[in-house]
Amino acid sequence: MITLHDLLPPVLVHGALPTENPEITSIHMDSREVVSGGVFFCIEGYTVDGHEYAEQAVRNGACAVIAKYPLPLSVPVLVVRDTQKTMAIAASRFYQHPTGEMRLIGITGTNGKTTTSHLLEAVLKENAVQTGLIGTMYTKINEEIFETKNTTPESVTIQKIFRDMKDQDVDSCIMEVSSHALDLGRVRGCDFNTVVFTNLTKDHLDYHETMDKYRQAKSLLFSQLGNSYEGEEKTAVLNADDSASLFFEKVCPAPVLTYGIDEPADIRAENISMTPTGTSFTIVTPWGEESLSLSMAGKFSIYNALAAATAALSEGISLSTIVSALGKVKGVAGRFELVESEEEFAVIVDYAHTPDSLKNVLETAREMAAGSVYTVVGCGGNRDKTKRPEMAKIAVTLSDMSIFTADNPRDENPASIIDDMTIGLTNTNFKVIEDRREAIKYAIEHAEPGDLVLIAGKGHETYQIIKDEVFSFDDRKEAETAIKNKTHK
Ligand SMILES: CC(=O)N[C@H]1[C@@H](OP(=O)(O)OP(=O)(O)OC[C@H]2O[C@@H](n3ccc(=O)[nH]c3=O)[C@H](O)[C@@H]2O)O[C@H](CO)[C@@H](O)[C@@H]1O[C@H](C)C(=O)N[C@@H](C)C(=O)N[C@H](CCC(=O)O)C(=O)O
Ligand SMILES: Nc1ncnc2c1ncn2[C@@H]1O[C@H](COP(=O)(O)OP(=O)(O)OP(=O)(O)O)[C@@H](O)[C@H]1O
Repeated sequence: MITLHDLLPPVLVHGALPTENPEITSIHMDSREVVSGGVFFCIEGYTVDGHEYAEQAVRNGACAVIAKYPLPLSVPVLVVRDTQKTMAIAASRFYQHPTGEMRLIGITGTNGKTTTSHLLEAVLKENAVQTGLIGTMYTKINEEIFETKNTTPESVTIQKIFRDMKDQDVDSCIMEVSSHALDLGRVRGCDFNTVVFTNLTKDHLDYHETMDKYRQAKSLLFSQLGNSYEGEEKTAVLNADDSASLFFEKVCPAPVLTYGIDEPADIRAENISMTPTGTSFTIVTPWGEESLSLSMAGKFSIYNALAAATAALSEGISLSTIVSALGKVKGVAGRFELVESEEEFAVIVDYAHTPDSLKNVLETAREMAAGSVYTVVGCGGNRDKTKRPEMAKIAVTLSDMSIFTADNPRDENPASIIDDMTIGLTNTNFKVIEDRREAIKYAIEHAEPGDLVLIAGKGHETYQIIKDEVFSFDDRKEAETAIKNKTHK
């Protein structure tokens, strides 16, 4: 049982606490979901201001409201400086600080979060650890999967998920932590044990505006590692080959373990050999070394494996268990996923939707293909526009033929998104086919033995967002149909 007075540290509340001290039955940030006995937090959003819905929340049964300024309501109003960040602390208190009862591993970075999370999950499971996962693809409690709206959901949602995980005996939760979540304070109140950084490259500048601010947001995961309970082991896992790590190390009060290939690092990959279908290397650590074979191609897969291995080592797992588990992973859905076919050309579906990830994936695709590389790619609407020409330039430089198409255009016209991509492009090895189904069909129809078709951008997603509507669309199924209907000359 928790009461209003217990929900917030008094130091966060402006003025004296109200004399009323009702029992709290739930906490909410959406007035439409408030039920009797709930507390409503007014959040100033990007579309509307939650303060305008406080009356509705009270009509629905809110017993108190947390706001940035006094409101004339019939229930107590507690005024705080930042409602969203305060809500995260209140959510942790309401659910009785579940992350204090489990191991919490946070993974941040522009690319590789989902892949690294799944690799780490496989290692923990190999060691008989009961795991939970929160990320872009889904939330997973042991083997059960739930859909969530954001990569890192709002604090009221994640704290409830943590409590559910604890109730289902989860020992360790692996959570992808987006820069938006860090900036908006969604993960305040989370007691991280290990935090991992993959890499920092250009993305999300529609939100963060500059790379400095983007990096600053990411750094919050590392500075937050200081909010620990005494005696608990905490570690930051940093990529020695990415210069942003130096910045994170400076702000991180906990010990650091580094991994890398090019620069000196605590955990290193040496004797690397790469084939079109996988990689093998020696993993060298302060606790010994072992050979590791991965069924995942590309240098970026080695980085993800090193990040997962280093996090697992910091969680106390032995190197032999790590190597055995990673060796068994066949891949992650929509991440360099080969579409099954009897054809003599390869079709790969990949989630690459940033310039850096597209470059990495195309470099790997080039190594795999004996013949030409076809790339089907678009850029999302209502999102970072600065990456559009960069993505197109990378596609035409590293592919023999690029087909520019729609990728979740949202409110924008696909044709003008493609115009932004192709502006100033002097290469002529591209075609514009707005309809994504037709674009996939075109690439597969033209592919010959030895060629490779890369369908980039959507990976595991099974939808296309056009205006406000979400249509069912799965690159993998579209590719299978196009392969079936291909005319052989
Ligand atoms: C920029 C951003 O983070 N937006 C999030 C935000 O939406 P918003 O600011 O537009 O909210 P709003 O509609 O203005 O509402 C403000 C407040 O009024 C409340 N309200 C609203 C209407 C009403 O009738 N009653 C009411 O109480 C809302 O519940 C909310 O508390 O609050 C919503 C509710 O929690 C989030 O779902 C939404 O994420 C949107 C979907 C989003 O796209 N976010 C992206 C930018 C994001 O967070 N991405 C990252 C990383 C992704 C990646 O790495 O690729 C992520 O972690 O997902
Ligand atoms: N370590 C890496 N470095 C660069 N690119 C990578 C790396 N790992 C994966 N990629 C590429 O980025 C794509 C997205 O990978 P993944 O889903 O693991 O990243 P993410 O950080 O979870 O992405 P998002 O934040 O958009 O959900 C992959 O499909 C692949 O093309």
